[in-house]
Amino acid sequence: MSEIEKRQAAACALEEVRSGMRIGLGTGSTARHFVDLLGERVANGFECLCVPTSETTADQAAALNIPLTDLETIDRLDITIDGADEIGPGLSLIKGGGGALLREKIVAAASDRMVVIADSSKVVEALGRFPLPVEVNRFGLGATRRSLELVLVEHQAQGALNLRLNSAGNPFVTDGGHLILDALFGRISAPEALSQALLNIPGVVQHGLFLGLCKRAYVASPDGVRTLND
Ligand SMILES: O=C[C@H](O)[C@H](O)[C@H](O)COP(=O)(O)O
Repeated sequence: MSEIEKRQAAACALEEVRSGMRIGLGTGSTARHFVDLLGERVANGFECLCVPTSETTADQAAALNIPLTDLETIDRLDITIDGADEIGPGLSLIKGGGGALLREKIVAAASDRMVVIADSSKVVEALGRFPLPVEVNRFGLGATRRSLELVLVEHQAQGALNLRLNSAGNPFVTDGGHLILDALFGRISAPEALSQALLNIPGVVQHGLFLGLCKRAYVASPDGVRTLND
């Protein structure tokens, strides 16, 4: 997972943005490169208005003088550029390794087009090797966890359900003030059904399966950048 490859993918995505566009800014180490490159353009007079998908990205973009707004002030975006933890068939995705999945999904869904940037290690034949992040309300954690465990059994999960911890060993808290349970499936054979089953649990705020949202992915490898289209 070289930083050079991530930057190359980010540079390809930068070619998609035009002056005057409203742009969703993703979160993570790959999206960070895109924000850096956009910042260079803004410093040279490029005009855009951006919505960040996390406090971390907001801080980075603000430091680069990228004009920011939110989805209360505007309700649609032209494009969102974001990273992914896995890219599966039909550009289905797992996201949320950095805990930003809720805002990322809201921003992607409010965008005319979502473009993913990644290195080739993220491309998989079937989603599920990366633990699926499930953002849950703190209230009722035990009950929500129990319901989630039943869904894991129904969907033949090969691994466990783990409360995400931060580096200090305390529960990781998202920008929205929620917790994350990471569910290791191994192989997700029915993503749509799994998505619905997860969303049917009252304590689930959102999950990291992004289905039908991504239109294009720029995937970088030592051989160059491949374009995958939906
Ligand atoms: O919550 C984090 C996001 O979904 C990231 O876009 C995802 O985890 C990929 O991050 P990275 O580019 O650092 O691998």
